[in-house]
Amino acid sequence: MELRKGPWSKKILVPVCFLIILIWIFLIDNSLLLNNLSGKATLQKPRNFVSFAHNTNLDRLTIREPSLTNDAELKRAKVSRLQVVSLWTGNNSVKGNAGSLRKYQIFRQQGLMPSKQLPTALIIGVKKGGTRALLEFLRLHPAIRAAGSEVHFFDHHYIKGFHWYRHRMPPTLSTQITMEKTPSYFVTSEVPRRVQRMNPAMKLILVVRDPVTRAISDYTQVKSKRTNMPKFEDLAFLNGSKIVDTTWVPLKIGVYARHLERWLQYFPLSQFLFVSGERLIVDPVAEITRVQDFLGLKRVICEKHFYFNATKGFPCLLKSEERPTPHCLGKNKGRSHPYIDPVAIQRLRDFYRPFNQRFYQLTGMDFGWS
Ligand SMILES: Nc1ncnc2c1ncn2[C@@H]1O[C@H](COP(=O)(O)OS(=O)(=O)O)[C@@H](OP(=O)(O)O)[C@H]1O
Repeated sequence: MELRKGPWSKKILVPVCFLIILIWIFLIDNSLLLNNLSGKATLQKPRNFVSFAHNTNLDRLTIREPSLTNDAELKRAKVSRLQVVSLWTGNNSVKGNAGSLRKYQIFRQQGLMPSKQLPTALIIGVKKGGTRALLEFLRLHPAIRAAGSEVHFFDHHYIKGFHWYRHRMPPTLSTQITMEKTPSYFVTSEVPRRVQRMNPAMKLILVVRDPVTRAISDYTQVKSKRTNMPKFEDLAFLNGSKIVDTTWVPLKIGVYARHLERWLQYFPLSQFLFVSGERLIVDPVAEITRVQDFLGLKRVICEKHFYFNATKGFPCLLKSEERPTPHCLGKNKGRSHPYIDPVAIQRLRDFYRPFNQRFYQLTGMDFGWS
């Protein structure tokens, strides 16, 4: 039997031996590559560690390190550190690119290469105060870069961590300020502590508007999206009475003093700038000048950037980064408000008066809402 199988065994054995020889040759040829790979694995860690210590570009990250929210965030930060630092390593695989990588790193260090950064200034509110107008006007400044839409990091997405937040930001040079606006920050109780934890030096901008008009504006926005919306007066007062329903969110938001008191437990007054929403409409340059000064920027935005659009009834832009032609904010900004019973308005004014006075005291500014 075995003798009969002999020729078949030979037929199999020969190619198998041939294959083993081929693999053996391949391994010898590539032993250098395998050595390099194992070398990379052992060398990478200490190199990264040393590079991190000397890499000034990472200073921005280091500052934020104590504020890492949780273990997952810490892990992510470590990973991103390793990724950044690996550009410095001079191992064989990157030897060819080492020169350009080093140049890239130097450009980054000198702020000549844009990179995404966490914001250092926030427009925290108030909703319907004129926050979009303010941000769009500020964007005219070459030293300001802002996230386009509301990020809601500190209220809705905090769990996602700083890495997620930073990636929502536009790339900036070291000479530029990163900003974002999310009006709900002002009224969300956990936000001041979270912001302070991330950056105790954060600059905070608050655009405020007569709380009664603000509430009507808020109501108008909801009404525009909903059919069968009850009347404003029916929502603002309890069961047709004269008692203000302070649990109704559009009214709660307007008690600015209460919200500000909470923020002042975490930030000194000097880190706030209070912008008048009314003045932003009638004299945008005056308010924008205050903001530029507050942010320590050159006064670049001025009269030449604006025109008053009589049809819209608001200041509009002659040109912006996005559009080279005159344009106003979208249709959902500057809506006409529904008719509200003047008696109801007066009652709300009376309700807000003591809170407004307290707000004026806290801010040292009289906004003239009576
Ligand atoms: N230049 C210009 N153009 C249009 N609208 C302007 C402008 N400046 C301030 N405003 C006022 O901004 C109000 C909307 O505020 P916000 O942008 O903060 O609203 S939101 O919270 O982001 O929804 C919006 O409120 P309504 O008038 O109730 O629509 C405007 O009064």
